[in-house]
Formats: sequence, C-alpha cells, structure tokens
Amino acid sequence: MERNYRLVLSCPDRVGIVSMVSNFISSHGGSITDANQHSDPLSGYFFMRVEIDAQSLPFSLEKLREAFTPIASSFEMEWHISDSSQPKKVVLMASRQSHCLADLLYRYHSKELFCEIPCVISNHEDLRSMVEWHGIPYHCVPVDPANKQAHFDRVDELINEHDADTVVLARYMQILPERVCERYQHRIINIHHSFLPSFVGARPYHQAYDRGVKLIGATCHYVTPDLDAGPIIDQEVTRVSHRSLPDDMVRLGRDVEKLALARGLRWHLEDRVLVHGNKTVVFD
Ligand SMILES: Nc1nc2c(c(=O)[nH]1)N[C@@H](CN(C=O)c1ccc(C(=O)N[C@@H](CCC(=O)O)C(=O)O)cc1)CN2
Repeated sequence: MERNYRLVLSCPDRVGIVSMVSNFISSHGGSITDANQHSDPLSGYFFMRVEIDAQSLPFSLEKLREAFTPIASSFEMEWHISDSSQPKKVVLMASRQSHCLADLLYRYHSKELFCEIPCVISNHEDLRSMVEWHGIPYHCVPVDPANKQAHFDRVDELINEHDADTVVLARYMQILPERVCERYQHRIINIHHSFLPSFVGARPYHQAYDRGVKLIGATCHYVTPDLDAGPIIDQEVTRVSHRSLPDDMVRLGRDVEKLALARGLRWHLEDRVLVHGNKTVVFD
C-alpha cells in the first residue's frame, strides 16, 4: 500500500491558498496524489485536503511539518498532517446492543477498516464473548446509577491507558460527562439512531412511530456535552410506513445505523472530516 502524507487545513478564505500550498509541495519535489478543496461562501472559510506521496519528498513528516508551519501561520490556518501508514488507535464502546459493534469488528477483522482496536469498553457483560473471539481485550465497567462518576473515571482511565486517538460509541447508552467530551473533542464518534435533528435522546424509534414519519434514519456525529447535538459526519435513511411498528423500525434501523457509523468512522480514519463550528466538511 502506498504511503501518503495527508495535509488537512482550514482558514479564512483568500486568493492564493491553493497556489501557495501546491507550490510549497512542488518546490520540494513532492507529488500530489489527491486534492480536495471547498470555499464556503457564507462563513468565508476555506477547506483543503491534500495527499502527498511520502516517497516523493526528500524529508520526514516532522521536517515537512516544520517547513509548512510558517505558511500555515501566514494564512491563519488550522491544520494537521498525518501519515496514512500509521493506523489510528480506536477504542470501541457499547452497552447491550451488538449490531454496530459486530459490524465494526467484522470490518476491522476483514481489514476493511485500517486501524488498531486496543480494547472494547462496555457497561454490561453481554458482548464479551463476541469481542474476545476477535482477540480484543474487553473491559466491563458497570454503571452504578447512584455513582456514575466512578464509571466515567474508569472509562477515562482506560481510554488514556490505551492511548486512543479515537473513541467510537457503538450504541453505548450513557451520556458522557463534559470533561470527557472536552478532552477528546472531535475524537469521540457516536451513532444516534435517528435522522437528527429529529428525535434526540432515548427511544427515538418510538418517538418516530408516535410522529408517524415515513423515513427513519441514523446519524453519525462527533460527541459534545450537548446530547446528540455534535457536528454531523454522515447520515442514512430508509423508508417506513403506517404498517411499521416500533419493533419494525428498530429492525430496519439497524442497517442504516451500521452503514452510517462505518462510513463516518472510515472518513474520520482517513482524515477526510474537517470540523468548522458545529458542522463538518467531508471530502469523501
Ligand atoms: N455527552 C454525550 N454523551 C453521549 C452522546 C452525546 O451526544 N453526548 N450520545 C449518546 C448516545 N445516545 C443516543 O445516541 C444516548 C445514550 C443514552 C441516553 C440516555 O438517556 N441514557 C440514560 C441511561 C440509559 C440506561 O442506563 O440504559 C442516561 O444516561 O441517563 C440517550 C441517548 C451517548 N452518549
């Protein structure tokens, strides 16, 4: 597999950004293998993602970062450069529902998702055997409703111990405290089982049934302290009708939840998601 450096940036829009970035790369003999850009007319912000063939540059990733820093500063860029050959460490979290976790474990096991999964954390024992079949450590951290803090302290400790780049809530059904959300800002991904912003919170399919909707959906989003209100990464919908009872919606919803979560995680792993305010630009 070819090794690329991924330069991702956002900054106030102005003439000359693309020219400056491409000239910087070509001046060092770098070869651009993929490039995306977006200029947002309402925010006046510019977004760019460039893949550079690592072998075409005469220096290391660290030297590339050093050389790019003055250019980034001159354009007031928020930016980062990652190495496609380095897998991100992804801690998965779940509760009792298995479909999203099983789907991600399958995609990992079949090497569809390029990442490391150092462990799975759950507040229930139900999913241990499935996870350990994949050779992945399983940490059951029960929740005491009278002392949820202890659960979150242990979760935070485990995430830190495993040096996670990313945390995925695969139908994990506890509301994370603000300090955890802030520590891993834009690195905790959740799958909400509704087409947000409709039906925030618990039991969205029952809310959808009561409302008589003709579409149900799932939303993959970054987690913020405000429940199910974080930047949306991806969504998927499917049709329902008056014949669909809540259990039918739960069954139909599983497929769209899996699809939206897997797509959203892949784009995150490939550094294709840029966050600006409470929205995203996704260079898919
Ligand atoms: N800080 C955040 N935490 C979580 C988010 C989020 O956006 N911000 N998303 C949820 C996932 N979720 C829906 O997708 C969700 C999870 C849990 C609940 C809820 O009401 N949980 C109850 C306890 C339920 C139980 O014990 O079985 C609660 O926490 O009091 C609503 C929506 C994940 N976390």
